[in-house]
Amino acid sequence: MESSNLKDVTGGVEDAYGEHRAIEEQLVTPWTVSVASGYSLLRDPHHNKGLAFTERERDSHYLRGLLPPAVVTQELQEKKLMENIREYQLPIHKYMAMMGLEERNERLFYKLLIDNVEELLPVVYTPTVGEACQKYGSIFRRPQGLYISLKEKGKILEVLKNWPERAIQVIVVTDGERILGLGDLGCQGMGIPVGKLALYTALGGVRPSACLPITIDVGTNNQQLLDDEFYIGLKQRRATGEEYYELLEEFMSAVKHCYGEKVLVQFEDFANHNAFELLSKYRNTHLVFNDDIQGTASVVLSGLIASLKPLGGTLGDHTFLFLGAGEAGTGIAELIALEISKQTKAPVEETRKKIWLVDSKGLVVSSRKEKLQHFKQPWAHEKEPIGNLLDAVKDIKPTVLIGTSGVGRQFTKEVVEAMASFNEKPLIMALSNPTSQAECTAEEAYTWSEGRAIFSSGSPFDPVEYNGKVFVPGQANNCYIFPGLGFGLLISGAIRVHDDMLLAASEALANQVTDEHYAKGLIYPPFSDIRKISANIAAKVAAKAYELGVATRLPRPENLVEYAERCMYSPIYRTYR
Ligand SMILES: O=C([O-])CC(=O)C(=O)O
Ligand SMILES: [Mg+2]
Repeated sequence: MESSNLKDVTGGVEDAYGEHRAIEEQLVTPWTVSVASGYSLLRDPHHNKGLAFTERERDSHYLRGLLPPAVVTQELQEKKLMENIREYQLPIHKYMAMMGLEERNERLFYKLLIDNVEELLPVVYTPTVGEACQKYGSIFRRPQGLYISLKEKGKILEVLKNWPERAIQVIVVTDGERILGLGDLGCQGMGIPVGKLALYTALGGVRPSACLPITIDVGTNNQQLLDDEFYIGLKQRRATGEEYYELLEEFMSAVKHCYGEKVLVQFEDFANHNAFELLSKYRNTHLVFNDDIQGTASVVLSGLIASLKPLGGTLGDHTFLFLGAGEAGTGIAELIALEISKQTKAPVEETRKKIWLVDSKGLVVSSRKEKLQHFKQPWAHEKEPIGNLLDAVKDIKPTVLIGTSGVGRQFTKEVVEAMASFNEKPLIMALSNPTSQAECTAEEAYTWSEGRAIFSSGSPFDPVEYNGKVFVPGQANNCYIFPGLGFGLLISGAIRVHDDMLLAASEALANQVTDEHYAKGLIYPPFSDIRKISANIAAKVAAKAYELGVATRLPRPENLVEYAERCMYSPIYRTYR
Protein backbone atom coordinates (compact mmCIF):
# COMPACT_ATOMS: atom_id res chain seq x y z
CA MET A 1 0.00 0.00 0.00
CA GLU A 2 1.34 3.41 -0.85
CA SER A 3 2.08 5.46 2.23
CA SER A 4 0.48 8.58 0.71
CA ASN A 5 -2.91 6.83 0.89
CA LEU A 6 -2.56 5.74 4.51
CA LYS A 7 -3.73 9.06 5.87
CA ASP A 8 -7.18 8.38 4.34
CA VAL A 9 -7.47 5.02 6.07
CA THR A 10 -8.92 5.33 9.56
CA GLY A 11 -8.88 2.95 12.51
CA GLY A 12 -5.68 1.16 11.56
CA VAL A 13 -7.60 -1.14 9.19
CA GLU A 14 -5.85 -2.03 6.00
CA ASP A 15 -7.78 -0.67 3.04
CA ALA A 16 -7.75 -4.09 1.37
CA TYR A 17 -10.66 -3.41 -0.94
CA GLY A 18 -9.66 0.12 -1.78
CA GLU A 19 -12.90 1.55 -0.37
CA HIS A 20 -11.19 4.52 1.22
CA ARG A 21 -8.99 5.29 -1.75
CA ALA A 22 -11.81 5.09 -4.25
CA ILE A 23 -12.88 8.38 -5.70
CA GLU A 24 -16.55 9.15 -6.11
CA GLU A 25 -17.08 7.71 -9.56
CA GLN A 26 -15.42 4.39 -8.77
CA LEU A 27 -17.69 1.49 -7.77
CA VAL A 28 -16.87 -0.34 -4.55
CA THR A 29 -18.29 -3.51 -3.02
CA PRO A 30 -20.03 -3.25 0.39
CA TRP A 31 -18.20 -6.14 2.09
CA THR A 32 -19.26 -7.65 5.37
CA VAL A 33 -18.55 -10.76 7.44
CA SER A 34 -21.22 -13.14 8.71
CA VAL A 35 -20.07 -13.98 12.27
CA ALA A 36 -20.16 -10.85 14.42
CA SER A 37 -17.15 -10.24 16.61
CA GLY A 38 -15.24 -7.22 17.84
CA TYR A 39 -16.49 -3.90 16.54
CA SER A 40 -19.28 -5.41 14.45
CA LEU A 41 -20.53 -7.42 17.45
CA LEU A 42 -20.97 -4.14 19.37
CA ARG A 43 -22.99 -2.81 16.47
CA ASP A 44 -25.19 -5.85 16.05
CA PRO A 45 -28.35 -5.11 18.07
CA HIS A 46 -29.35 -8.78 18.26
CA HIS A 47 -26.14 -9.77 20.05
CA ASN A 48 -24.76 -6.62 21.60
CA LYS A 49 -24.65 -6.48 25.39
CA GLY A 50 -22.59 -3.32 25.80
CA LEU A 51 -20.91 -3.10 29.18
CA ALA A 52 -22.47 -6.41 30.19
CA PHE A 53 -20.00 -8.39 28.08
CA THR A 54 -18.01 -10.46 30.58
CA GLU A 55 -14.20 -10.48 30.79
CA ARG A 56 -14.19 -13.89 29.13
CA GLU A 57 -16.45 -12.72 26.30
CA ARG A 58 -14.32 -9.63 25.83
CA ASP A 59 -11.30 -11.88 25.38
CA SER A 60 -12.83 -14.43 23.08
CA HIS A 61 -14.73 -12.00 20.87
CA TYR A 62 -12.05 -9.38 20.19
CA LEU A 63 -13.72 -6.78 22.37
CA ARG A 64 -10.71 -5.79 24.50
CA GLY A 65 -10.26 -2.06 24.41
CA LEU A 66 -13.44 -1.45 22.50
CA LEU A 67 -15.33 -1.06 25.77
CA PRO A 68 -14.48 0.86 28.94
CA PRO A 69 -13.24 -1.46 31.71
CA ALA A 70 -16.39 -1.67 33.85
CA VAL A 71 -18.42 -4.87 33.58
CA VAL A 72 -22.02 -4.41 34.70
CA THR A 73 -25.16 -6.53 35.00
CA GLN A 74 -28.17 -6.24 32.74
CA GLU A 75 -30.11 -5.01 35.78
CA LEU A 76 -27.70 -2.12 36.27
CA GLN A 77 -27.91 -1.21 32.59
CA GLU A 78 -31.67 -1.25 32.95
CA LYS A 79 -31.55 1.01 36.00
CA LYS A 80 -29.33 3.51 34.21
CA LEU A 81 -31.49 3.59 31.08
CA MET A 82 -34.69 4.03 33.04
CA GLU A 83 -33.08 6.97 34.80
CA ASN A 84 -32.07 8.42 31.44
CA ILE A 85 -35.53 7.98 29.97
CA ARG A 86 -37.21 9.57 32.98
CA GLU A 87 -35.01 12.63 32.47
CA TYR A 88 -36.69 13.41 29.16
CA GLN A 89 -39.66 15.74 29.53
CA LEU A 90 -41.27 15.16 26.14
CA PRO A 91 -42.83 11.78 25.34
CA ILE A 92 -41.44 11.92 21.80
CA HIS A 93 -37.91 12.16 23.22
CA LYS A 94 -38.57 9.13 25.38
CA TYR A 95 -39.83 7.37 22.25
CA MET A 96 -36.67 8.26 20.35
CA ALA A 97 -34.52 7.06 23.24
CA MET A 98 -36.36 3.73 23.25
CA MET A 99 -36.04 3.32 19.48
CA GLY A 100 -32.35 4.15 19.75
CA LEU A 101 -31.98 1.44 22.37
CA GLU A 102 -33.79 -1.08 20.18
CA GLU A 103 -31.30 -0.27 17.43
CA ARG A 104 -28.31 -0.76 19.74
CA ASN A 105 -29.30 -3.54 22.08
CA GLU A 106 -32.49 -5.46 21.41
CA ARG A 107 -32.52 -7.59 24.55
CA LEU A 108 -32.04 -4.62 26.82
CA PHE A 109 -34.85 -2.81 24.98
CA TYR A 110 -37.21 -5.72 25.66
CA LYS A 111 -36.05 -6.10 29.24
CA LEU A 112 -36.95 -2.46 29.88
CA LEU A 113 -40.28 -2.76 28.14
CA ILE A 114 -41.28 -5.98 29.92
CA ASP A 115 -40.17 -4.90 33.39
CA ASN A 116 -41.64 -1.38 33.12
CA VAL A 117 -44.61 -2.08 30.92
CA GLU A 118 -47.09 0.31 32.52
CA GLU A 119 -44.63 3.19 32.29
CA LEU A 120 -43.27 2.45 28.81
CA LEU A 121 -46.37 1.26 26.96
CA PRO A 122 -47.58 4.86 26.43
CA VAL A 123 -44.10 5.66 25.09
CA VAL A 124 -43.56 2.96 22.48
CA TYR A 125 -47.29 2.62 21.75
CA THR A 126 -50.39 4.80 21.83
CA PRO A 127 -50.47 7.77 22.34
CA THR A 128 -46.81 8.63 21.62
CA VAL A 129 -46.50 6.35 18.59
CA GLY A 130 -49.14 8.53 16.92
CA GLU A 131 -46.99 11.64 17.31
CA ALA A 132 -43.98 9.63 16.15
CA CYS A 133 -45.80 8.72 12.93
CA GLN A 134 -46.75 12.35 12.37
CA LYS A 135 -43.10 13.33 12.72
CA TYR A 136 -41.63 10.18 11.22
CA GLY A 137 -39.90 12.01 8.41
CA SER A 138 -37.80 14.09 10.76
CA ILE A 139 -37.12 11.59 13.56
CA PHE A 140 -36.35 8.88 11.05
CA ARG A 141 -32.87 7.40 11.51
CA ARG A 142 -32.27 3.85 10.36
CA PRO A 143 -35.14 2.33 8.43
CA GLN A 144 -37.15 -0.16 10.47
CA GLY A 145 -39.27 -2.80 8.81
CA LEU A 146 -39.84 -3.40 5.14
CA TYR A 147 -41.20 -0.86 2.68
CA ILE A 148 -43.13 -2.19 -0.27
CA SER A 149 -44.24 0.52 -2.65
CA LEU A 150 -45.81 0.59 -6.08
CA LYS A 151 -42.21 0.71 -7.37
CA GLU A 152 -41.76 -2.86 -6.15
CA LYS A 153 -44.70 -4.21 -8.11
CA GLY A 154 -43.70 -7.51 -9.76
CA LYS A 155 -40.73 -7.82 -7.38
CA ILE A 156 -42.33 -8.30 -3.97
CA LEU A 157 -40.92 -11.80 -3.48
CA GLU A 158 -37.41 -10.44 -4.04
CA VAL A 159 -38.07 -7.61 -1.60
CA LEU A 160 -39.14 -10.09 1.08
CA LYS A 161 -35.93 -11.99 0.50
CA ASN A 162 -33.92 -8.85 1.25
CA TRP A 163 -35.13 -9.00 4.83
CA PRO A 164 -32.32 -10.50 6.92
CA GLU A 165 -34.49 -13.01 8.79
CA ARG A 166 -36.00 -16.13 7.23
CA ALA A 167 -38.16 -17.71 9.93
CA ILE A 168 -40.89 -15.05 10.04
CA GLN A 169 -43.98 -15.91 12.09
CA VAL A 170 -45.86 -12.63 12.40
CA ILE A 171 -46.22 -9.77 9.94
CA VAL A 172 -48.01 -6.57 10.86
CA VAL A 173 -48.83 -4.61 7.74
CA THR A 174 -50.38 -1.19 7.16
CA ASP A 175 -50.95 0.97 4.12
CA GLY A 176 -50.98 4.05 6.35
CA GLU A 177 -54.39 5.29 5.23
CA ARG A 178 -55.99 5.44 8.70
CA ILE A 179 -53.31 5.66 11.34
CA LEU A 180 -55.11 5.53 14.71
CA GLY A 181 -57.61 8.40 14.62
CA LEU A 182 -55.05 10.62 12.87
CA GLY A 183 -55.97 9.82 9.28
CA ASP A 184 -53.77 9.25 6.25
CA LEU A 185 -50.08 9.38 7.19
CA GLY A 186 -48.89 7.46 4.13
CA CYS A 187 -45.53 5.80 4.44
CA GLN A 188 -44.99 7.35 7.88
CA GLY A 189 -47.48 4.84 9.22
CA MET A 190 -44.48 2.50 9.63
CA GLY A 191 -44.36 3.46 13.30
CA ILE A 192 -47.53 1.41 13.84
CA PRO A 193 -46.35 -2.03 12.61
CA VAL A 194 -43.04 -1.44 14.39
CA GLY A 195 -44.84 -0.58 17.64
CA LYS A 196 -47.38 -3.41 17.38
CA LEU A 197 -44.62 -5.96 16.81
CA ALA A 198 -42.61 -4.66 19.76
CA LEU A 199 -45.70 -5.54 21.79
CA TYR A 200 -45.94 -8.96 20.14
CA THR A 201 -42.55 -9.64 21.68
CA ALA A 202 -42.84 -7.79 24.98
CA LEU A 203 -46.45 -8.66 25.83
CA GLY A 204 -46.92 -11.87 23.88
CA GLY A 205 -43.51 -13.52 23.88
CA VAL A 206 -42.93 -13.87 20.13
CA ARG A 207 -39.20 -13.82 19.30
CA PRO A 208 -38.19 -10.45 17.78
CA SER A 209 -36.47 -12.16 14.84
CA ALA A 210 -39.78 -13.81 13.92
CA CYS A 211 -41.52 -10.43 13.58
CA LEU A 212 -41.68 -8.41 10.38
CA PRO A 213 -43.18 -4.89 10.19
CA ILE A 214 -44.30 -3.91 6.68
CA THR A 215 -45.65 -0.71 5.19
CA ILE A 216 -47.27 -0.83 1.81
CA ASP A 217 -46.91 2.52 0.09
CA VAL A 218 -49.46 3.19 -2.62
CA GLY A 219 -49.18 6.97 -2.20
CA THR A 220 -51.00 9.31 0.15
CA ASN A 221 -53.89 11.72 -0.12
CA ASN A 222 -52.46 13.84 2.68
CA GLN A 223 -51.61 17.10 0.91
CA GLN A 224 -49.36 18.28 3.72
CA LEU A 225 -47.16 15.22 3.25
CA LEU A 226 -47.19 15.55 -0.53
CA ASP A 227 -45.95 19.12 -0.13
CA ASP A 228 -43.32 18.23 2.48
CA GLU A 229 -39.79 18.12 1.10
CA PHE A 230 -38.79 15.69 3.85
CA TYR A 231 -41.62 13.21 3.20
CA ILE A 232 -40.16 9.70 2.97
CA GLY A 233 -42.89 8.04 0.90
CA LEU A 234 -44.12 8.02 -2.69
CA LYS A 235 -45.16 11.50 -3.71
CA GLN A 236 -48.38 10.66 -5.49
CA ARG A 237 -52.04 10.29 -4.66
CA ARG A 238 -53.19 6.88 -3.48
CA ALA A 239 -53.60 4.11 -6.01
CA THR A 240 -57.06 2.57 -5.70
CA GLY A 241 -59.22 -0.12 -7.28
CA GLU A 242 -57.54 -2.72 -9.42
CA GLU A 243 -54.07 -1.24 -9.11
CA TYR A 244 -54.32 -1.37 -5.32
CA TYR A 245 -55.78 -4.86 -5.14
CA GLU A 246 -53.25 -6.27 -7.59
CA LEU A 247 -50.39 -5.06 -5.41
CA LEU A 248 -52.02 -6.53 -2.31
CA GLU A 249 -52.68 -9.82 -4.08
CA GLU A 250 -49.03 -10.02 -5.09
CA PHE A 251 -48.06 -9.23 -1.52
CA MET A 252 -50.31 -11.86 0.02
CA SER A 253 -49.15 -14.60 -2.29
CA ALA A 254 -45.48 -13.63 -1.92
CA VAL A 255 -45.86 -13.81 1.86
CA LYS A 256 -47.32 -17.29 1.72
CA HIS A 257 -44.73 -18.39 -0.79
CA CYS A 258 -41.86 -17.06 1.31
CA TYR A 259 -42.99 -17.97 4.83
CA GLY A 260 -45.57 -20.72 4.36
CA GLU A 261 -49.15 -21.32 5.43
CA LYS A 262 -48.63 -20.55 9.12
CA VAL A 263 -47.33 -17.01 8.96
CA LEU A 264 -49.77 -14.65 10.66
CA VAL A 265 -50.59 -11.46 8.75
CA GLN A 266 -52.12 -8.77 10.92
CA PHE A 267 -53.78 -5.93 9.02
CA GLU A 268 -53.47 -2.67 10.88
CA ASP A 269 -54.88 0.80 10.31
CA PHE A 270 -56.21 0.36 6.80
CA ALA A 271 -59.12 2.61 5.83
CA ASN A 272 -62.59 1.08 6.29
CA HIS A 273 -63.32 0.10 2.69
CA ASN A 274 -60.04 -1.80 2.25
CA ALA A 275 -60.01 -3.26 5.76
CA PHE A 276 -63.30 -5.12 5.34
CA GLU A 277 -62.51 -6.12 1.77
CA LEU A 278 -59.06 -7.52 2.57
CA LEU A 279 -60.29 -9.43 5.60
CA SER A 280 -63.13 -11.11 3.76
CA LYS A 281 -60.94 -11.77 0.73
CA TYR A 282 -58.12 -13.51 2.61
CA ARG A 283 -59.69 -14.98 5.74
CA ASN A 284 -60.40 -18.29 4.04
CA THR A 285 -57.04 -18.70 2.31
CA HIS A 286 -54.51 -17.14 4.71
CA LEU A 287 -53.90 -16.82 8.43
CA VAL A 288 -55.07 -13.20 8.65
CA PHE A 289 -56.40 -11.05 11.42
CA ASN A 290 -57.57 -7.44 11.37
CA ASP A 291 -56.67 -5.87 14.66
CA ASP A 292 -58.94 -2.84 14.29
CA ILE A 293 -62.00 -4.94 13.49
CA GLN A 294 -61.35 -8.17 15.40
CA GLY A 295 -58.80 -7.28 18.08
CA THR A 296 -60.70 -4.21 19.23
CA ALA A 297 -63.93 -6.24 19.20
CA SER A 298 -62.44 -8.94 21.36
CA VAL A 299 -61.05 -6.54 23.96
CA VAL A 300 -64.28 -4.58 24.23
CA LEU A 301 -66.37 -7.73 24.52
CA SER A 302 -64.06 -8.85 27.29
CA GLY A 303 -64.65 -5.59 29.19
CA LEU A 304 -68.39 -6.02 28.80
CA ILE A 305 -68.30 -9.61 30.04
CA ALA A 306 -66.19 -8.52 33.01
CA SER A 307 -68.50 -5.61 33.80
CA LEU A 308 -71.47 -7.94 34.15
CA LYS A 309 -70.12 -8.95 37.53
CA PRO A 310 -70.53 -5.50 39.17
CA LEU A 311 -73.53 -4.62 36.99
CA GLY A 312 -75.43 -7.91 37.16
CA GLY A 313 -77.58 -9.42 34.44
CA THR A 314 -76.52 -10.84 31.12
CA LEU A 315 -75.09 -9.30 27.96
CA GLY A 316 -78.49 -9.68 26.32
CA ASP A 317 -80.06 -7.41 28.98
CA HIS A 318 -78.06 -4.46 27.67
CA THR A 319 -78.69 -1.92 24.95
CA PHE A 320 -75.65 -0.68 23.07
CA LEU A 321 -75.12 2.58 21.24
CA PHE A 322 -72.02 3.27 19.16
CA LEU A 323 -70.69 6.55 17.89
CA GLY A 324 -68.71 5.47 14.82
CA ALA A 325 -69.77 2.81 12.34
CA GLY A 326 -66.41 1.87 10.85
CA GLU A 327 -64.06 -1.05 11.45
CA ALA A 328 -63.98 -0.89 15.23
CA GLY A 329 -67.68 -0.01 15.71
CA THR A 330 -69.15 -2.66 13.44
CA GLY A 331 -66.49 -5.21 14.44
CA ILE A 332 -67.37 -4.83 18.12
CA ALA A 333 -71.09 -4.76 17.39
CA GLU A 334 -70.88 -8.01 15.42
CA LEU A 335 -68.91 -9.83 18.10
CA ILE A 336 -71.37 -8.71 20.81
CA ALA A 337 -74.27 -9.92 18.67
CA LEU A 338 -72.50 -13.24 18.10
CA GLU A 339 -71.82 -13.75 21.81
CA ILE A 340 -75.43 -12.95 22.78
CA SER A 341 -76.60 -15.32 20.06
CA LYS A 342 -74.39 -18.10 21.45
CA GLN A 343 -75.69 -17.48 24.95
CA THR A 344 -79.39 -17.20 24.12
CA LYS A 345 -79.57 -19.39 21.01
CA ALA A 346 -81.40 -16.52 19.27
CA PRO A 347 -80.29 -15.92 15.66
CA VAL A 348 -77.74 -13.14 15.13
CA GLU A 349 -80.27 -11.21 13.04
CA GLU A 350 -82.33 -10.92 16.22
CA THR A 351 -79.52 -10.16 18.66
CA ARG A 352 -78.23 -7.34 16.43
CA LYS A 353 -81.40 -5.42 17.22
CA LYS A 354 -80.06 -4.57 20.69
CA ILE A 355 -77.24 -2.63 19.06
CA TRP A 356 -77.46 0.81 17.44
CA LEU A 357 -74.88 2.78 15.52
CA VAL A 358 -74.55 6.52 14.93
CA ASP A 359 -72.34 7.72 12.09
CA SER A 360 -71.58 11.20 10.76
CA LYS A 361 -75.11 11.39 9.29
CA GLY A 362 -76.92 10.36 12.46
CA LEU A 363 -78.51 7.14 13.60
CA VAL A 364 -78.13 4.23 11.18
CA VAL A 365 -81.75 3.32 10.35
CA SER A 366 -83.57 1.33 7.68
CA SER A 367 -84.65 4.35 5.62
CA ARG A 368 -80.93 5.03 4.99
CA LYS A 369 -80.18 1.45 3.98
CA GLU A 370 -79.84 1.95 0.21
CA LYS A 371 -77.12 4.54 0.64
CA LEU A 372 -75.18 2.77 3.39
CA GLN A 373 -71.84 1.03 2.92
CA HIS A 374 -72.36 -2.74 3.12
CA PHE A 375 -70.73 -3.14 6.55
CA LYS A 376 -73.28 -0.75 8.09
CA GLN A 377 -76.35 -2.35 6.54
CA PRO A 378 -76.92 -5.10 9.16
CA TRP A 379 -77.34 -2.33 11.73
CA ALA A 380 -79.99 -0.35 9.88
CA HIS A 381 -82.96 -1.12 12.15
CA GLU A 382 -86.51 0.18 11.85
CA LYS A 383 -86.79 3.63 13.39
CA GLU A 384 -87.41 7.26 12.52
CA PRO A 385 -84.20 9.03 11.51
CA ILE A 386 -82.33 10.80 14.34
CA GLY A 387 -79.74 13.35 13.33
CA ASN A 388 -77.30 13.48 16.23
CA LEU A 389 -75.77 11.53 19.08
CA LEU A 390 -77.48 13.35 21.95
CA ASP A 391 -80.96 12.79 20.54
CA ALA A 392 -80.09 9.15 19.80
CA VAL A 393 -78.93 8.64 23.39
CA LYS A 394 -82.13 10.22 24.77
CA ASP A 395 -84.32 8.14 22.49
CA ILE A 396 -82.62 4.74 22.70
CA LYS A 397 -81.54 5.00 26.34
CA PRO A 398 -78.52 2.71 25.97
CA THR A 399 -76.87 1.12 28.98
CA VAL A 400 -73.55 1.05 27.15
CA LEU A 401 -72.12 3.92 25.08
CA ILE A 402 -69.08 3.18 22.90
CA GLY A 403 -67.05 5.72 20.91
CA THR A 404 -65.13 4.48 17.87
CA SER A 405 -65.47 7.52 15.65
CA GLY A 406 -61.84 8.62 15.52
CA VAL A 407 -63.13 12.12 16.31
CA GLY A 408 -62.36 13.59 19.71
CA ARG A 409 -64.69 15.30 22.23
CA GLN A 410 -67.97 13.90 20.95
CA PHE A 411 -69.19 12.65 24.33
CA THR A 412 -70.22 16.06 25.57
CA LYS A 413 -71.44 16.95 29.04
CA GLU A 414 -75.04 16.64 27.81
CA VAL A 415 -74.39 13.18 26.38
CA VAL A 416 -72.73 11.86 29.54
CA GLU A 417 -75.39 13.48 31.76
CA ALA A 418 -78.11 11.86 29.69
CA MET A 419 -76.40 8.46 30.08
CA ALA A 420 -76.19 9.03 33.83
CA SER A 421 -79.84 10.13 34.07
CA PHE A 422 -81.28 6.72 33.18
CA ASN A 423 -78.43 4.39 34.23
CA GLU A 424 -77.31 3.77 37.78
CA LYS A 425 -73.87 2.83 36.42
CA PRO A 426 -73.50 3.92 32.80
CA LEU A 427 -70.81 2.06 30.88
CA ILE A 428 -68.84 4.49 28.76
CA MET A 429 -66.01 3.55 26.44
CA ALA A 430 -64.09 6.30 24.61
CA LEU A 431 -62.01 4.14 22.34
CA SER A 432 -60.59 6.45 19.68
CA ASN A 433 -56.82 6.90 19.66
CA PRO A 434 -54.55 8.63 20.42
CA THR A 435 -55.61 10.59 23.52
CA SER A 436 -56.38 13.71 21.46
CA GLN A 437 -59.09 11.76 19.59
CA ALA A 438 -60.74 10.21 22.67
CA GLU A 439 -64.51 10.89 22.73
CA CYS A 440 -64.16 12.22 26.28
CA THR A 441 -61.55 12.18 29.02
CA ALA A 442 -61.67 10.01 32.13
CA GLU A 443 -62.14 13.08 34.27
CA GLU A 444 -65.11 14.23 32.21
CA ALA A 445 -66.76 10.81 32.35
CA TYR A 446 -66.45 10.60 36.14
CA THR A 447 -67.32 14.22 36.83
CA TRP A 448 -70.33 14.47 34.53
CA SER A 449 -71.73 11.17 35.78
CA GLU A 450 -71.11 12.19 39.41
CA GLY A 451 -68.70 9.31 39.87
CA ARG A 452 -71.09 6.64 38.62
CA ALA A 453 -69.65 5.80 35.19
CA ILE A 454 -67.64 2.67 34.51
CA PHE A 455 -65.17 4.19 32.11
CA SER A 456 -62.51 2.87 29.81
CA SER A 457 -60.62 4.32 26.89
CA GLY A 458 -58.38 3.24 24.01
CA SER A 459 -55.43 5.38 25.09
CA PRO A 460 -54.38 5.56 28.73
CA PHE A 461 -55.71 8.09 31.23
CA ASP A 462 -54.34 8.64 34.72
CA PRO A 463 -56.51 7.85 37.75
CA VAL A 464 -58.95 10.61 38.65
CA GLU A 465 -59.93 11.86 42.07
CA TYR A 466 -63.56 12.86 42.36
CA ASN A 467 -65.33 13.69 45.64
CA GLY A 468 -62.48 12.21 47.63
CA LYS A 469 -62.56 8.89 45.78
CA VAL A 470 -59.95 7.64 43.31
CA PHE A 471 -61.23 6.18 40.05
CA VAL A 472 -58.91 4.06 37.91
CA PRO A 473 -59.93 4.04 34.23
CA GLY A 474 -59.39 0.89 32.20
CA GLN A 475 -57.55 0.85 28.89
CA ALA A 476 -59.73 -1.03 26.41
CA ASN A 477 -56.99 -1.32 23.85
CA ASN A 478 -56.52 -4.21 21.45
CA CYS A 479 -53.00 -4.70 22.81
CA TYR A 480 -54.59 -6.77 25.59
CA ILE A 481 -55.67 -9.26 22.95
CA PHE A 482 -53.53 -9.40 19.82
CA PRO A 483 -50.22 -10.52 21.40
CA GLY A 484 -51.84 -13.44 23.24
CA LEU A 485 -54.15 -14.31 20.38
CA GLY A 486 -51.28 -14.29 17.90
CA PHE A 487 -49.12 -16.35 20.22
CA GLY A 488 -51.92 -18.89 20.62
CA LEU A 489 -52.14 -19.20 16.83
CA LEU A 490 -48.37 -19.74 16.60
CA ILE A 491 -48.01 -22.32 19.34
CA SER A 492 -50.85 -24.40 17.93
CA GLY A 493 -49.67 -23.96 14.34
CA ALA A 494 -53.14 -22.67 13.40
CA ILE A 495 -53.75 -21.99 9.74
CA ARG A 496 -56.95 -19.92 10.01
CA VAL A 497 -58.45 -17.40 12.42
CA HIS A 498 -62.00 -18.19 13.48
CA ASP A 499 -64.47 -15.89 15.30
CA ASP A 500 -64.74 -18.47 18.08
CA MET A 501 -61.07 -17.80 18.84
CA LEU A 502 -61.92 -14.12 19.39
CA LEU A 503 -64.67 -15.12 21.80
CA ALA A 504 -62.26 -17.47 23.58
CA ALA A 505 -59.74 -14.62 23.88
CA SER A 506 -62.39 -12.27 25.30
CA GLU A 507 -63.43 -14.80 27.91
CA ALA A 508 -59.84 -15.60 28.81
CA LEU A 509 -59.12 -11.89 29.38
CA ALA A 510 -62.31 -11.33 31.39
CA ASN A 511 -61.40 -14.32 33.58
CA GLN A 512 -58.21 -12.55 34.62
CA VAL A 513 -60.15 -9.79 36.38
CA THR A 514 -60.13 -10.55 40.12
CA ASP A 515 -62.25 -9.26 43.01
CA GLU A 516 -59.37 -7.03 43.95
CA HIS A 517 -59.51 -5.39 40.50
CA TYR A 518 -63.29 -5.01 40.68
CA ALA A 519 -62.92 -3.29 44.04
CA LYS A 520 -60.90 -0.59 42.27
CA GLY A 521 -63.55 -0.22 39.60
CA LEU A 522 -61.49 -2.02 36.95
CA ILE A 523 -62.95 -4.20 34.22
CA TYR A 524 -59.51 -5.05 32.79
CA PRO A 525 -56.61 -6.57 34.71
CA PRO A 526 -53.50 -4.39 35.09
CA PHE A 527 -50.85 -4.44 32.34
CA SER A 528 -48.21 -5.37 34.89
CA ASP A 529 -49.57 -8.94 34.63
CA ILE A 530 -49.71 -8.91 30.84
CA ARG A 531 -47.32 -11.81 30.16
CA LYS A 532 -49.40 -14.09 32.36
CA ILE A 533 -52.58 -12.73 30.81
CA SER A 534 -51.22 -13.33 27.31
CA ALA A 535 -50.22 -16.89 28.18
CA ASN A 536 -53.78 -17.55 29.34
CA ILE A 537 -55.26 -15.99 26.22
CA ALA A 538 -52.82 -17.94 24.03
CA ALA A 539 -53.78 -21.19 25.76
CA LYS A 540 -57.51 -20.62 25.24
CA VAL A 541 -57.02 -19.62 21.60
CA ALA A 542 -54.79 -22.63 20.95
CA ALA A 543 -57.32 -24.93 22.62
CA LYS A 544 -59.97 -23.53 20.29
CA ALA A 545 -57.72 -24.07 17.28
CA TYR A 546 -57.34 -27.76 18.24
CA GLU A 547 -61.05 -28.08 18.85
CA LEU A 548 -61.86 -26.58 15.44
CA GLY A 549 -59.32 -28.79 13.68
CA VAL A 550 -57.20 -25.91 12.32
CA ALA A 551 -54.15 -26.60 14.50
CA THR A 552 -51.21 -28.30 12.80
CA ARG A 553 -48.82 -28.67 15.72
CA LEU A 554 -49.46 -32.23 16.86
CA PRO A 555 -49.77 -33.81 19.29
CA ARG A 556 -51.54 -31.14 21.31
CA PRO A 557 -49.53 -30.20 24.41
CA GLU A 558 -51.43 -31.31 27.47
CA ASN A 559 -51.11 -28.16 29.57
CA LEU A 560 -51.40 -25.28 27.14
CA VAL A 561 -50.84 -22.46 29.66
CA GLU A 562 -47.60 -24.05 30.80
CA TYR A 563 -46.61 -24.71 27.22
CA ALA A 564 -47.30 -21.10 26.21
CA GLU A 565 -45.25 -19.80 29.12
CA ARG A 566 -42.38 -22.10 28.22
CA CYS A 567 -42.34 -20.94 24.57
CA MET A 568 -42.22 -17.23 25.41
CA TYR A 569 -39.21 -15.15 24.46
CA SER A 570 -37.05 -14.03 27.36
CA PRO A 571 -34.92 -10.87 27.08
CA ILE A 572 -32.25 -12.11 29.50
CA TYR A 573 -28.76 -11.99 27.94
CA ARG A 574 -27.29 -15.19 26.58
CA THR A 575 -23.75 -16.28 27.38
CA TYR A 576 -21.43 -16.47 24.38
CA ARG A 577 -18.93 -19.27 24.00
O1 LIG B 1 -53.07 1.24 18.14
C1 LIG B 1 -53.92 1.37 19.05
O2 LIG B 1 -53.72 1.95 20.10
C2 LIG B 1 -55.27 0.72 18.86
C3 LIG B 1 -55.58 0.60 17.44
O3 LIG B 1 -55.37 -0.42 16.81
C4 LIG B 1 -56.03 1.80 16.73
O4 LIG B 1 -56.41 2.79 17.36
O5 LIG B 1 -56.01 1.75 15.49
MG1 LIG C 1 -55.03 -0.03 14.78
